[in-house]
Amino acid sequence: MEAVYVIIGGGIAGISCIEAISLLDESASIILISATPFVKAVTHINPLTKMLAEFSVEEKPFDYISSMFPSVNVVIDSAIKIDPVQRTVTTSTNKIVNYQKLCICTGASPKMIATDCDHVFGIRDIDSAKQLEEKLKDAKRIMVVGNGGIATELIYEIEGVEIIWAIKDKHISATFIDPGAAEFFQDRLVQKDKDAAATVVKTVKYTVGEGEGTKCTGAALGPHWHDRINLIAKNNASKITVEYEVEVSRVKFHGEDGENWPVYVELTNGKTVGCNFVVSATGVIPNSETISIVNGTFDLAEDKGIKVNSLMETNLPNIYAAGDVCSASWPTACHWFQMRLWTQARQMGSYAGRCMVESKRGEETIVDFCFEMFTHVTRFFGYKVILLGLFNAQNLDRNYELLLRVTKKNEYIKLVVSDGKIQGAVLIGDTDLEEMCENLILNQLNVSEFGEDLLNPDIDIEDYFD
Ligand SMILES: Cc1cc2nc3c(=O)[nH]c(=O)nc-3n(C[C@H](O)[C@H](O)[C@H](O)COP(=O)(O)OP(=O)(O)OC[C@H]3O[C@@H](n4cnc5c(N)ncnc54)[C@H](O)[C@@H]3O)c2cc1C
Ligand SMILES: NC(=O)C1=CN([C@@H]2O[C@H](COP(=O)(O)OP(=O)(O)OC[C@H]3O[C@@H](n4cnc5c(N)ncnc54)[C@H](OP(=O)(O)O)[C@@H]3O)[C@@H](O)[C@H]2O)C=CC1
Repeated sequence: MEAVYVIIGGGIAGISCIEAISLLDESASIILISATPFVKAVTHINPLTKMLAEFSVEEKPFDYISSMFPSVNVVIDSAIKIDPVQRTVTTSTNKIVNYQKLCICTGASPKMIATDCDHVFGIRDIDSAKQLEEKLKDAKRIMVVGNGGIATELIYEIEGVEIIWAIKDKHISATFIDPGAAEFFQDRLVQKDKDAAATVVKTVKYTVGEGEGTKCTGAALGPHWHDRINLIAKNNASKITVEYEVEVSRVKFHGEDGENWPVYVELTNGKTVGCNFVVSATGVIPNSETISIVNGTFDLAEDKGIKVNSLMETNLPNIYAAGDVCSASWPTACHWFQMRLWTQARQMGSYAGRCMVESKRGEETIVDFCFEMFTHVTRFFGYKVILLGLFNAQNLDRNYELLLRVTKKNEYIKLVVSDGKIQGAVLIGDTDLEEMCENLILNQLNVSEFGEDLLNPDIDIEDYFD
């Protein structure tokens, strides 16, 4: 088999790459090698600003992609070997696929605190989400380890069990938010108040295809993944205890509490907690070493991602990478940095597709505007959360000040200001400030003259910047 463009992986990065290639070169032959018969498609795009968009992710059967783009052939199989000299990919059933340009979009896998225990698991795809649903049915007490996206969502969504939340930091959800925002969310930790939250936030529905039951690791879940599984147990009163500034030192099967929990977790603060199971929500490891390479090796970053330059090229000729599997290794714009998010998987996939086509045509590629500034929109504790630029003052040392506006239970707004210019923003709730903040970060206008009026709700500051 052969094609001009071959893509490995049918997650958001892979499908966005195919869409971009198909739009730029309608007749180009494309082969998608997908380990699962379902692929991810981005739908219902709702632009919030020039750079920020909400969208849905739908799980579609693989033939959807060939029906949308007739020049795409899908091979349902796992790629196991790449030969960059022969320009071939070999699959697990020994199919050999020749390429001119190859893009690796194989995603990432959960990084686990323990790999040899059935009672400790991570969440990545719909199968692992179903496993959580199943185990929750009989659970009385569970532990969630980690302080990022998955932990923050689970703590809010799971009910009817006791949850011990073990985090390394002094405040909750530290991967995304600062201590002030954590304080704002603290009420929701005790009183979930989901009905009130529902009125505050507009939601975009995430749908999961019926019938997915393959043994292969599927694409990563995305926003609203928990809407399709039941996370409400009825075995215990809902209770959340946060163990701050701890790590797991040991997982074992016996405790001294006289009870008979399936698993016991020893924490670095000296406590041992017995529970039904542990969710290891401790980040991801890129799937960069799951395919063997003959006649070459990939340069990997410290986080194990395949290093890519500003054209999404790896160090091996004609091989690109995009999404969770890659690590951006170019001198990035000062307001952008990589986080393994579906927004970035989509942006990187689309851009890699453009880079591949332009390289094939011998055209020059201009780096995509989306890499000028970090943007992310999500939902935590029932609130819309928008993160822009250096939202946590990343790389600013202590050389910055914060402008804050907080209305309890309603909104939390934080602007990061350095040298009189806005460098980043956290917007929680329906603030309608995203456009103004985005413009100010991109334009780097000096806002010193406005001082705290920048966040004065009685002054329509946007008029000044139009
Ligand atoms: C529970 C959960 C919730 C999340 N929520 C959010 C959120 O709210 N917002 C957000 O921005 N991000 C979120 N993310 C992160 C986001 O889902 C990922 O960053 C994004 O989906 C990565 O896309 P990808 O295409 O790079 O990888 P993936 O979606 O992992 O796709 C990789 C694909 O490659 C296939 N594959 C792997 N190896 C091979 C092989 N050898 N041969 C063939 N195929 C192969 C896999 O089967 C898979 O289909 C969440 C992640 C999880 C796990
Ligand atoms: N709404 C959203 O935007 C969501 C996004 N996601 C994305 O999905 C992916 C997986 O989510 P998740 O697993 O939550 O990953 P995240 O990277 O979001 O968070 C991982 C967390 O685990 C901590 N951690 C790492 N190792 C350990 C350890 N050994 N013991 C205790 N804590 C540890 C990290 O701390 P430290 O950083 O200090 O190492 C960090 O707080 C991520 O790419 C995430 O961005 C997931 C769900 C929702």
